[in-house]
Amino acid sequence: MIKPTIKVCGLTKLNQIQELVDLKIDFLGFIFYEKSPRYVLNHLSLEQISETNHPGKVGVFVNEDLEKIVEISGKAKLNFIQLHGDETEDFISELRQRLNREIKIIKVIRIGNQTSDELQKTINQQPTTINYLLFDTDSKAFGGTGNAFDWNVLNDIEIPIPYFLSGGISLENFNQLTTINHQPIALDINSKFEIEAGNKDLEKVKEFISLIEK
Ligand SMILES: O=C(O)c1ccccc1NCC(=O)[C@H](O)[C@H](O)COP(=O)(O)O
Repeated sequence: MIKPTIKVCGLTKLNQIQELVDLKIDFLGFIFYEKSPRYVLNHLSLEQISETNHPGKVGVFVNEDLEKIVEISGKAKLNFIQLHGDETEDFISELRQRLNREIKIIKVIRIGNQTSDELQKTINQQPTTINYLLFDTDSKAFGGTGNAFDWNVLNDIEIPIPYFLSGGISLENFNQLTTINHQPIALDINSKFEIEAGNKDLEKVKEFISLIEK
């Protein structure tokens, strides 16, 4: 398995963010979705996020107003926008035009009980302006459920661009990732590495890093 990068998502604490920066975690995920128990603006200001000096700051949005995404991305100095809802092709194209050119777009595809043909169709319909896909488990909460989907479905489809894998990744199921033919460029970890929502268990994160580096 080629060594993937790591995204730790759902950060809310400055001291933990600093420790993750020191650990050279590749992506730091901040959730800008009010209904999430990890809604970052309940804990940190946009200024505090902007002062975090890291090239992989990802803002996670769910069916958010376009102007608000543009405003937050500027004020928080985000490097990536993760669209985790049902954003349309037109919305994404307009967002691309409005965002700073340096900011990359990650489009999430939530995997539920679609057939592989349906999934392929969804992937093929994505605008060419997106930079990455991210596969997560479908749920009413949109994300952060700790549930993994059947990763074998990824072997039945063609994934045209680099992708992040998420949804219930844990220390326990990490070894099953080897069954995926087209490997993700990044593993997105979240609720399986928490003491409570938004409060990360950094010892577990360190263990995960050492597993990946083996
Ligand atoms: O984490 C959340 O609370 C969340 C809520 C709504 C939309 C997205 C959310 N998280 C985004 C992520 O990228 C998570 O890392 C991803 O859903 C996987 O989470 P988990 O299944 O807990 O590992």
